[in-house]
Amino acid sequence: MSALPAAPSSTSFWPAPHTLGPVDATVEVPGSKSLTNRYLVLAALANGPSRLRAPLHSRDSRLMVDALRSLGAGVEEVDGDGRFGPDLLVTPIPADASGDASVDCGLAGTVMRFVPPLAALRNGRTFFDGDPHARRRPMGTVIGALRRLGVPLENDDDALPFTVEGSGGVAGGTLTIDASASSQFVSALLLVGARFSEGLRLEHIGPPVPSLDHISMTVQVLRELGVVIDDSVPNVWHVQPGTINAFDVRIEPDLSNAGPFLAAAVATGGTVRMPHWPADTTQVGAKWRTILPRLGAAVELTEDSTLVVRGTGTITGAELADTSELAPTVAALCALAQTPSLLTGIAHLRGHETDRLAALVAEINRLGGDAEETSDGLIIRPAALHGGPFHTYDDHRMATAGAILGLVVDGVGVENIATTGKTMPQFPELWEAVAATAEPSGPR
Ligand SMILES: O=C(O)C1=C[C@@H](OP(=O)(O)O)[C@@H](O)[C@H](O)C1
Ligand SMILES: C=C(OP(=O)(O)O)C(=O)O
Repeated sequence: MSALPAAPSSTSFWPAPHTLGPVDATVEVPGSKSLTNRYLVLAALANGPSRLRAPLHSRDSRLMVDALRSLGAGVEEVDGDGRFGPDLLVTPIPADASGDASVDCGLAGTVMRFVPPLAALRNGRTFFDGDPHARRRPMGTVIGALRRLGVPLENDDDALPFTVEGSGGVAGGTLTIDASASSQFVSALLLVGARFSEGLRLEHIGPPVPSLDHISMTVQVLRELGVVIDDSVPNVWHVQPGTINAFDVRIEPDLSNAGPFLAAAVATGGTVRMPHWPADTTQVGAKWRTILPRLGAAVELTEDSTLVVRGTGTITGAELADTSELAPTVAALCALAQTPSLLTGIAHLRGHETDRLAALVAEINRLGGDAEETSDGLIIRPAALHGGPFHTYDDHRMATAGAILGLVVDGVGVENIATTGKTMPQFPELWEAVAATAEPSGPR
């Protein structure tokens, strides 16, 4: 899992807006992908209809909605007060759901990892496939786990495509897995564990599990819905069998997708305000409050829950561990920094939408940068950047990283900006609006 795809799927390049001065903007971003797709799964398993307010509407959430519909859940759009689309009313998968089904996972890790265990609870065969690169993302742990739980599965090579042969229920019990390639392997099993007749005692054995914040999110959401889960022993999760309560929940804004906008303040020495910032959240994007000051910015959470980021005009490099899905945004800022940076604990990014470590090195260096892969991350040294094409490999976070560089480097063309539709279809228009607030003259 290291080579970049030979030929990018699109050759259209978006001229990244370039600013000559500091931005000064207030930005709202759509709902969290990770929360939306967790609540969708849990609504499909709950004991009655549920409502998601201000959910994400993007390719990944649409793929999840379509997957749950094909398994028998009802998902209806209803008017709500969210700025970015309707609310969702979900009726759970009926207990007697049966028949053959087919699920398109696209490139969504949450769909390809979270939905197969749900399919195992139904009576029928469910076929899973996805985008070409989805077939290269790690899947073996979920496939192996289902097999060891007694669920027959047609598959040759521990990857998409595969067929889950559900027989109407899973006993559960004790299971050991290696989740070092993705935290989603743990989340996938925890999300359904309460619906196994014996519950689930899940243990991870192997190199450290990455993206631990996402597992904390899973545990917190399950507890909110009445599931009893013990995570007091590191690497062990014990889910009691029981009911998942129906709910009515408001989805927090996506703090990972907030990142590029906050980075715009840092990159241009400007100010970005983000309202409705949750003070208490399990989203990994909570870490922006500590990461951005390490890179030289001033960050403040106001009493009215607005996160205000002020760039100083100087970006300092930093050593940062476990930045998970924030890493491409962090790497873009490090490429603009005046001192070197070391990013660690992100080896598993090689199995993300693309091999992100290879992609970041290739594209930063293509613009004249000085980035290098390590065994578990990146070293990025100061270098004068120039314009040019920025390939994105169908990876939304590569696209937003290219946009950040283009703000301060003239002539950056970001390939296939529409790939941001995976989690934020509004990205190009929101980004252009932020860039337009920059003062057109004056030194940065
Ligand atoms: O559970 C989730 O919602 C996610 C978990 C993380 O996956 P990995 O553990 O594979 O990094 C993260 O990177 C991904 O964007 C979303
Ligand atoms: C890794 C990511 O996505 P996925 O949910 O497809 O794993 C991501 O959004 O950065």
